[in-house]
Amino acid sequence: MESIQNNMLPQHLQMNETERKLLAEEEKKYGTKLMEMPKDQKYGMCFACGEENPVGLHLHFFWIPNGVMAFFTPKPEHQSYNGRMHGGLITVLLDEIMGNYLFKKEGVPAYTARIDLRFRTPVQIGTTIRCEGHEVKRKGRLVVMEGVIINPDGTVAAEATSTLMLEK
Ligand SMILES: CCCCCCCC(=O)SCCNC(=O)CCNC(=O)[C@H](O)C(C)(C)COP(=O)(O)OP(=O)(O)OC[C@H]1O[C@@H](n2cnc3c(N)ncnc32)[C@H](O)[C@@H]1OP(=O)(O)O
Repeated sequence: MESIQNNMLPQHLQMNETERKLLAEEEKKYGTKLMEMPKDQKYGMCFACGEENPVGLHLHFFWIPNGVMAFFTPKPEHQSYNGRMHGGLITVLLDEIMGNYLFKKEGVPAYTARIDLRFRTPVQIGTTIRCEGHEVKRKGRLVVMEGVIINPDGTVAAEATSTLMLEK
């Protein structure tokens, strides 16, 4: 279940150099090494995080204080209008960062029941964006989460609030 080190992974599953550099900067900011969330082989075909999905996004998630963080660098095949990342895929990033966080934190799948999202500024293909998520509140098995995507210049690309239902 535990992820293996980035440089031990096949090339297509590795974080790129920019993502590793940005992760190191975040670790410096937090003053600690950020632990990667383990991958669950049972969900290896997950479009966002699965290592077995040939067309997946192959995201890596890191625990941050009270939340989760990931980096993503959209490729040409992830665009909508010229040079701009597809909004549906931005939604995938936000849905996943909130859902996967809860799944790993609680140890049971968390199903997105609702997601409200605002696209604020475009994400350019080839730039590395930072995605973060944290829990806002919960009532029983219903959990409200917030997620945000930040462009390299610090502007908010998109933000979302979602309601997820934890499996019984
Ligand atoms: C490693 C992989 C990580 C993946 C992370 C990504 C997460 C995902 O994308 S999951 C996939 C997408 N989401 C789905 O497929 C979910 C589809 N929907 C469902 O399965 C169901 O509707 C589910 C599980 C959310 C809720 O079903 P169920 O348990 O029957 O609850 P339900 O009877 O509808 O609701 C119970 C109560 O919960 C509350 N509730 C349910 N949905 C909501 C909501 N969206 N907002 C607020 N309250 C809600 C209400 O109080 C409701 O009571 P009432 O019906 O009286 O209003």
